[in-house]
Amino acid sequence: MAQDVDVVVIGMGVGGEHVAGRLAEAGLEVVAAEAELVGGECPYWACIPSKMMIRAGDLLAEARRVPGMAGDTQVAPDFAPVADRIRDEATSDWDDKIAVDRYTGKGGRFVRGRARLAGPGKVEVDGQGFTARRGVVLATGSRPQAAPVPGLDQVPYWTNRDAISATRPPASLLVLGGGAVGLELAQVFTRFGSRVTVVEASDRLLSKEEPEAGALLADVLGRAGVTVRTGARATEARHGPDGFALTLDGGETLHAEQLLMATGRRANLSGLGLETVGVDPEARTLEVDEQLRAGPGLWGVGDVTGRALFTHVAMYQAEIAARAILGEPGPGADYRAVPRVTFTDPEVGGVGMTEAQARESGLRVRTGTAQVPSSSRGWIHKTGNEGLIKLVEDVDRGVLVGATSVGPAGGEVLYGLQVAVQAEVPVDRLRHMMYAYPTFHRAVESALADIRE
Ligand SMILES: Cc1cc2nc3c(=O)[nH]c(=O)nc-3n(C[C@H](O)[C@H](O)[C@H](O)COP(=O)(O)OP(=O)(O)OC[C@H]3O[C@@H](n4cnc5c(N)ncnc54)[C@H](O)[C@@H]3O)c2cc1C
Ligand SMILES: NC(=O)c1ccc[n+]([C@@H]2O[C@H](COP(=O)([O-])OP(=O)(O)OC[C@H]3O[C@@H](n4cnc5c(N)ncnc54)[C@H](O)[C@@H]3O)[C@@H](O)[C@H]2O)c1
Repeated sequence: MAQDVDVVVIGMGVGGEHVAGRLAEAGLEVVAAEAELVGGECPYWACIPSKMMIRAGDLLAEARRVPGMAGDTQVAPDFAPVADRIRDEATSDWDDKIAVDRYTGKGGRFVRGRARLAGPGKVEVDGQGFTARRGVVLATGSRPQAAPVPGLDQVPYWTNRDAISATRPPASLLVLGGGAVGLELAQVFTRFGSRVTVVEASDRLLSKEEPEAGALLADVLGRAGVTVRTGARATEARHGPDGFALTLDGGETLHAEQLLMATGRRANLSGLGLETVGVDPEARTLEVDEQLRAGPGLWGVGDVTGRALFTHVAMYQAEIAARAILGEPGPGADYRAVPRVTFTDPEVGGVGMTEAQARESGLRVRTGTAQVPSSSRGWIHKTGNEGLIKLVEDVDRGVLVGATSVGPAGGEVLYGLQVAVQAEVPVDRLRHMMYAYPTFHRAVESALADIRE
């Protein structure tokens, strides 16, 4: 017999965990179901361990920059401390006891298992039935989307999960996809000694960001020894005793010990019983309104909504959904200033629209750019100073609608630009304020001065 509760949360990644915890703390009777690990992708196979790898790779790169600047160094990379740190500190050997306890400590009830909708307000988890009085929250996240390359489904390629749990760098690595996953990991493994080739189908890296950012990164990675193949389509994938072989449309075949699939992600919606609640079971993403409602008594948060696949977006949406379920007033979701940071070196930060997106949306646009190496701080920094600021202005309103910040602290510099876009600070006012000398963010002042048609 089904048990009556207030809310059932399906999927306990960062999005689900936030809604479930918040509602349980508010005194609701919450059941949360998770098929794998509470915390989801971010703490076990994504944000946190990848940034631990990046921290280690950045240390190696900085040490290699010492000659000519501060003495001499000999760098002997060792991946073992990185793998150990991910196993012991980040993931507790991929055990979620701490996360489960954190949630149940807030008063929620936890069920391990794969959940399925069985009608409005009804959820089944491995034979247990629940009826939710207030609603059901879908927070089932996303999974890697394999590229449609013949032969790929027959070969044991790596996804982000394999790359993150690797205990040694492969001698050579083919990375399919030059987006955030592909480039962050390509740079890390290069710094630990792997010979890396990135194969990207579009004509540039980081195709969601400004072209200048992708071009700069292609240059930096190329100088570090990464082979970057943009505008390249793989036509066949094979695997044998010598490793992987990937044939490109020009007929060339690339070989490597490992192949990392980094061609995007797909929302986890199949097998969820969406048809029982009137939602198209074939949908690629879950459509939600600004209060994250997907239907009567049904909410969706995080990657499953397909809005922007970031932890901060999942948590932002989760807070709004929790408020809506509790009947608390508050603004709906606003995606005008979604910040994005790719944690390569240099970091690539972006917020709002790119120039192309702004023009496509019909705005009259002006842009301004500044090169970080030409700024005082960039010049002082010298080695490793690659970067740029690019601003996109809506001329009619005199406000920024998008900005890019590439540089040694590109993700941190982005914050001021995000405030400017979100709060619609007039460009004229941004021009007449002070920028601390000699910071990296002072290049924003030069980019503002450069704004023109
Ligand atoms: C390599 C990598 C690095 C990244 N780095 C960053 C970063 O630095 N910063 C950033 O903001 N974002 C980053 N991201 C993106 C970030 O990881 C995701 O946006 C975030 O994890 C989404 O959270 P979520 O709760 O929506 O989904 P998920 O984390 O995917 O969690 C969904 C959960 O639902 C469970 N589930 C699915 N179906 C069911 C079911 N039927 N029943 C029960 N449970 C179910 C899954 O097991 C999973 O645990 C990165 C992603 C990758 C792949
Ligand atoms: N630092 C971060 O915040 C961070 C880091 C990693 C991932 N993420 C999130 O995870 C999501 C998934 O990352 P991702 O890098 O897998 O996806 P992505 O969509 O960012 O990039 C995928 C890339 O693969 C390319 N591609 C697609 N099909 C291809 C093919 N057949 N051959 C070659 N290239 C192909 C695309 O053109 C694109 O450039 C991102 O959208 C991002 O939101 C965030």
